[in-house]
Amino acid sequence: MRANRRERRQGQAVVRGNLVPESTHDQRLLARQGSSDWVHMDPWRVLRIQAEFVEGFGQLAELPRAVTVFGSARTPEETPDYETGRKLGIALAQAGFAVITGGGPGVMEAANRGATEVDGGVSVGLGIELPFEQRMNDYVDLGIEFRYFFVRKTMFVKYSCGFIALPGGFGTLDELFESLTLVQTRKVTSFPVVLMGSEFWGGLLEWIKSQLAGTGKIAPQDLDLIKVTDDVDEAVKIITDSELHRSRQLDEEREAARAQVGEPQ
Ligand SMILES: CC(C)=CCNc1ncnc2c1ncn2[C@@H]1O[C@H](COP(=O)(O)O)[C@@H](O)[C@H]1O
Repeated sequence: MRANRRERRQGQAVVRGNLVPESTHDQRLLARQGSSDWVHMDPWRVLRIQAEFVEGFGQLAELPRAVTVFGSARTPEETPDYETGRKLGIALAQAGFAVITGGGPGVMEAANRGATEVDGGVSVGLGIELPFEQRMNDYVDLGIEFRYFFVRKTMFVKYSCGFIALPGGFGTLDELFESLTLVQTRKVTSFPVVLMGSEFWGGLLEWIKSQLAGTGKIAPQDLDLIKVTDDVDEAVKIITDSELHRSRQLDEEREAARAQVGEPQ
């Protein structure tokens, strides 16, 4: 044991010698003036991240069952993809699903717009802080802005029972492959991933088949995780069928558990 070393307990940590700071956390907290650099430090960021989770969970807890629609932020109005997005928003809302998007322009706006065109439709935008000026599209009824992509992604997954991706760029591909990985690794179950636009997605699907499945980077059955369609109603049906399957599965599991334990007296 080295004698005469200064020691300070800091919550769960102990620091000694040169690592003991000149002031305590409380002193720094209560100091009226001083540098604001700490606002940009990791421990503080953790609290901000936590706050984003709390806010997101709180705002979305009472959302009806929902579907997340991904797609390009750059799709102009009056294009076939925008129209598909809008019709998809309408069909999902008519089927009783809230529509969640990234809250931005393009396909996101189209799907939010469709949802607002249905009586009782619920249109949600989970926006992201970007380095350039960007506002939530006008068709979002419940909007939450996130600083962190990963917190926002958690919300997409936690509060929806399926993803539908329209043609898009890096952002859409990122969200698509993240959701496929979650399904493949069974982090989420009975979670359909639907691609709309067979022409747009065709090349990628061919490559996935020949290169990923063909060289054993994914299992052949992983190909079944992706459903492709050009038809809005079919996209919605894939989601509703999976929901039915999920509730039947839950009923069966509950029934089996009840049979094991016996009915309550
Ligand atoms: C015009 C422009 C670039 C606006 C960006 N504004 C955005 N606002 C909200 N979410 C976004 C935005 N850009 C990308 N994303 C996310 O990434 C996806 C679209 O990215 P991309 O355009 O396919 O790559 C969306 O589903 C969305 O979740």
